[in-house]
Amino acid sequence: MGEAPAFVVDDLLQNQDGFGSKSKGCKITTTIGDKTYVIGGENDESTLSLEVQIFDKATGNWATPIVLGAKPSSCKGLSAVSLNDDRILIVKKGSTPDDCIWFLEVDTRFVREQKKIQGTDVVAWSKGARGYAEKPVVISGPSGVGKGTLISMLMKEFPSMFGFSVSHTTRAPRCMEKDGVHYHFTERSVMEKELKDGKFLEHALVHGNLYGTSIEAVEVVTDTGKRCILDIDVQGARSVKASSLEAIFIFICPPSMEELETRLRSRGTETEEQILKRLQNAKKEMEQGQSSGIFDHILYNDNLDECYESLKKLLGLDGAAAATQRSAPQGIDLPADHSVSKMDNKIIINCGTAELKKASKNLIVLDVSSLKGGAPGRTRGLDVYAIDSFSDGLNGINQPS
Ligand SMILES: Nc1ncnc2c1ncn2[C@@H]1O[C@H](COP(=O)(O)OP(=O)(O)OP(=O)(O)O)[C@@H](O)[C@H]1O
Ligand SMILES: Nc1nc2c(ncn2[C@@H]2O[C@H](COP(=O)(O)O)[C@@H](O)[C@H]2O)c(=O)[nH]1
Repeated sequence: MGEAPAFVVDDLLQNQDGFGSKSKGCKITTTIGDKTYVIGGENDESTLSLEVQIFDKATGNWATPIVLGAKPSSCKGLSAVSLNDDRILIVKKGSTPDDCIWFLEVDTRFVREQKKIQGTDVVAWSKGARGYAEKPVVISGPSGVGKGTLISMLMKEFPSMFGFSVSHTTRAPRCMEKDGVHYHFTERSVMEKELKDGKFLEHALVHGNLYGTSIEAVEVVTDTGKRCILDIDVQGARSVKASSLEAIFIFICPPSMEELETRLRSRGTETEEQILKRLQNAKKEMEQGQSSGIFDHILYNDNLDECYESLKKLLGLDGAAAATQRSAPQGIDLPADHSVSKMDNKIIINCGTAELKKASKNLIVLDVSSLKGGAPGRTRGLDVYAIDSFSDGLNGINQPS
């Protein structure tokens, strides 16, 4: 049980607005059921990130929950609106366009699962992002089959379309490999701590080393508007399949085990012992890849160019669409001074200054009816448009301009 913060609960509960929220400086409270969530820093921007405490009206106790996900940095002020009683939408005042909308999940599926695992109160942060992302592509297959070669070809031909999810690994770098480009090379103890902190989407022990995809590795690619490619083993693919990340799963097979061995040996990056271990593991991976039901597509990498053409075809890259340039989704430009209200699935941000009130399009509407994803990654699918409350009236809220 934690101590009551200086921001006294009675005061909070008496002064809540119609959305169950009340703010004071950089702190805001939102009540859902019996629980009041106190979110924010002590004073303005003096703290590094927004903290969370929970007051349970039924027991009269304060709790400091386990907070998962990257936390939003502190800010000048906050607004909050509860959505579906399972998450709280937070609008940060005076923040940059890519950092102003956050979600604190308090009872989503992910949070409920984590509460069971941790046996205590858990909440999870997820940053809001405009628009949708194309499904990430998970590519698996035995070591030496040519995954990396195919991915390099794709990234070279379509640099603005694809981005690589840079995994973490505890294995030593090969001579041409660069930290942060091919992998984030890391100490086992450091990676184990980060795993415990919930920073990874998936991880597995592969050929004797730890490998893992951090949540950030996928989200930073998607934030740029690119489609994320993951090169991970079958165990990792299984974990991603069970996660909230909707992806396309592709398994690459060699033409034969003999050819696989030839490729691994001719690559010349592994010791004899490692080659034997990788070949041994390849048998298991081939079985699982072909019969586990994880994979949407199986490709045979016999002739490299033919396999690459098949890969492009199944990713829809064999026609005019392939030429489409992607651009990063825009952020949301909010004035520092605003108030927030809610109407059905729409959050109305009233750009409150007298000057802005006079300007056209003085209301910003966040449509939250089609949100996707969420903790431990971003919450995507925010639709944002501006309307003029004077000429469009509230009817304009239902008609994006
Ligand atoms: N179709 C092919 N025919 C012949 N050689 C190939 C073919 N595809 C890839 N190779 C070669 O096989 C070797 C292994 O390929 P690559 O490194 O891409 O495998 P990988 O699946 O990424 O392996 P790992 O999982 O160990 O990272 C490389 O030397 C590559 O040039
Ligand atoms: N489960 C995960 N597997 C991963 C990840 N990154 C790479 N891998 C797989 O490991 C083997 C070996 O890779 P190598 O670079 O040492 O040859 C290969 O099958 C990769 O697909 C990861 O983040 N998670």
